[in-house]
Amino acid sequence: MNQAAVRLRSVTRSYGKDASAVTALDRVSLDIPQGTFTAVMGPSGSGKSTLLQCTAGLDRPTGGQVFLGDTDLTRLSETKLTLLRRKRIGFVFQAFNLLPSLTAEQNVALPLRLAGRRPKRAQVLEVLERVGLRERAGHRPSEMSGGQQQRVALARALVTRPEVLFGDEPTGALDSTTSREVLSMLRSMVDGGQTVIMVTHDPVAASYADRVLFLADGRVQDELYSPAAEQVAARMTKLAAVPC
Ligand SMILES: Nc1ncnc2c1ncn2[C@@H]1O[C@H](COP(=O)(O)OP(=O)(O)OP(=O)(O)O)[C@@H](O)[C@H]1O
Repeated sequence: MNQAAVRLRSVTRSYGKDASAVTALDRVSLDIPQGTFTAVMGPSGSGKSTLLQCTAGLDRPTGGQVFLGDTDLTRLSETKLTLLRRKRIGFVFQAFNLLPSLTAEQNVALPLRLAGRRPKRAQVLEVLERVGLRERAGHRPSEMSGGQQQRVALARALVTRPEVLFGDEPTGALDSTTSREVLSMLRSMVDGGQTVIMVTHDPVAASYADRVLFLADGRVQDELYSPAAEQVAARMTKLAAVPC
């Protein structure tokens, strides 16, 4: 078994107090090995985004521990957590969040600038090459298709060589052909050693993963390895049928 890229130990996240308290995550423990692709699925409100945010250091659990490699994120100050996110974690979201006035190359270079590094042009172009957009380096987001914009966002997330790449519905705004392009790209990055954790509602997207975690009521209720889209859809139907 590969070393764990991420470990969660009894992670709980609750909001509010007393009668109005909501437990978004309820004592979740799991290991995500390095170089694997994990999809997180579950009905609306099951805790998927909360799991992603707590694992990526964007939110703090109210209980338990989250490890990135050997670093316990729950013990870090806000400043150290921000630095860790910049250096060791990458994100892609449903909305591509590219800056419209910047070219693809400038958008990809941004995380390096934010980390106080002077971006090397060759390094930025090499990442754009990896997502098949080397020749689009000088184009602005408005001059590119949705799929191309998401590939620029992917390049931007990868330019710092993050240990883990997190995706929150990264194909949610794309049509099925373009989704497949982006998912194949993620798959080949994982095959090259990258660790990816992605929230999705789409069984076809989940079928690109090595493992699917099914959340319900803030807990991991089920999982599937090497999933086929039909199996994923069947498990989701079963989960949705369980009364709260
Ligand atoms: N800031 C907050 N304050 C109060 N409750 C919250 C907050 N954020 C999330 N919750 C609650 O926590 C639970 C889990 O929410 P979360 O957004 O993680 O679910 P999700 O599975 O990602 O849902 P969706 O698929 O609809 O995006 C829900 O009951 C939600 O209402």
